[in-house]
Amino acid sequence: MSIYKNIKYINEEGKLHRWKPKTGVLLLNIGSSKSEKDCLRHLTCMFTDRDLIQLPCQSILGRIIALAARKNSIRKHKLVGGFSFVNYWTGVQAEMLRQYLDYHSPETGPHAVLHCQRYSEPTAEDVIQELLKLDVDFCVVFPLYPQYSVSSTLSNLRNLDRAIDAYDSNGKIKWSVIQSFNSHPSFLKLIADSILNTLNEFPEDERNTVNIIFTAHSLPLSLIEQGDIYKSEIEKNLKKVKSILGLPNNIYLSWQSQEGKKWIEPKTLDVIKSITLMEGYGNANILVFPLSFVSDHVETLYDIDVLQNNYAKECGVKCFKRCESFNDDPRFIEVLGDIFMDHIKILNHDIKVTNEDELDHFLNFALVDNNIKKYIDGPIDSKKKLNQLHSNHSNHVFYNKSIERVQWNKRYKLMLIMLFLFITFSLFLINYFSVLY
Ligand SMILES: C=CC1=C(C)c2cc3[nH]c(cc4nc(cc5[nH]c(cc1n2)c(C)c5CCC(=O)O)C(CCC(=O)O)=C4C)c(C)c3C=C
Ligand SMILES: [Fe+2]
Repeated sequence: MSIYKNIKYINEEGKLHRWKPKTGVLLLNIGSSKSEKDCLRHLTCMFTDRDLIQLPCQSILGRIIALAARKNSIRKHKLVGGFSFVNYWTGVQAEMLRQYLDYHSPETGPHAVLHCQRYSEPTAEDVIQELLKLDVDFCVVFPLYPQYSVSSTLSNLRNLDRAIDAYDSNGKIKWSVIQSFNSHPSFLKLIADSILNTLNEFPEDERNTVNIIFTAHSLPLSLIEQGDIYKSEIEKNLKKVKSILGLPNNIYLSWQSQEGKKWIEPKTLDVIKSITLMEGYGNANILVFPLSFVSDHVETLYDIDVLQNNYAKECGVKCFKRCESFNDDPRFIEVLGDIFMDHIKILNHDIKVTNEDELDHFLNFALVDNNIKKYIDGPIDSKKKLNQLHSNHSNHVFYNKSIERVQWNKRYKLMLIMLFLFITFSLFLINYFSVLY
């Protein structure tokens, strides 16, 4: 399938015309709350989303947890100077990417580059209507989560799928999905450059001994046990960056923002502490790189710049620095452009992948597809992708069906317990009243 080979046709007046599809690019992200007032709505959306977290009696408990978390969230946002960070930066990135692609990829242009936020605005519904208004025929979905997770990428994709069903049930727009991009060579190089730049801010004679911490958003262990590939994508991402860097420094992987007890560890705060215990008060230098984010928001501006930074000072870290988020860095926009263009090349069969090593370069960000439904059961297995790249028909078997099954097993168990309690209570009442009368 070569979607951008111009189709020629002769119109009613006998003139030769060329037709090519109008291309859309849809950046997906989590979305921040827009104001103090919006915080509760935002947190409620999050805690009632079963793809993000699974709670018993979710619609009730989720709302209670959101209510409890509201005050702290407002406090954090006020401390970092405002709201809407994710929405703002994704909007900027979308506009910059549009300009970049229109210039560097005229054969797929002009491009409509929009963004849609999972728990905020613009919503998936807004965006589908906008894409239809713009007459987009083909749209590349580009989740701005470098590593795939059910709780982030899949939650966004399922949300988008529901909006497509509601507003484009005739399937005017054809879709293609960039599953994740942590293994893309341009992205890996950008991370390595960013680390080297920040490392250069340390005194020359101390650079080799700076401790480098890669911090990623943590996830409930239960999701990993059910098959979420997020942790392994983070580890793979880090391994590749490490090999590009080839530095003698101590490198750590740690996890931040645990929302519960059984989440991936070690916690970033604990790693900071243990480094200072090893190196002694006043001796350790630390450089932090946020691995799972591509722009600033409370996770970087509060959790790293305030919480981790203050804790590092308390523990006696000599110098604590964070690599700047990519935000509107033109080099990051170039990386997004590269990923998009490689995706199109694969789609047009301009890149031939012959072995698994090569495949690894293209893994996850360039799946030949035109239907978002194929993704809503979970990530598509890389081995299947290799076959898929060499065949024109797409018969996908889904990797993560099991996640759905485990979720349903849990639901059935809960329903059975409630049924049992209901029957026991009814029997007790019947018995009680039959004794009375
Ligand atoms: C409740 C469970 C959560 C899971 C699972 C989770 C996974 C996850 N999150 C991100 C990225 C971000 N999360 C952000 C904020 C945030 N995350 C949770 C909960 C879970 N995240 C909450 C309750 C909050 C809100 C915090 C607050 O407002 O106080 C953000 C920042 C958004 C912002 O408002 O600025 C990001 C980004 C990833 C990548 C991920 C799984 C891989
Ligand atoms: Fe989160």
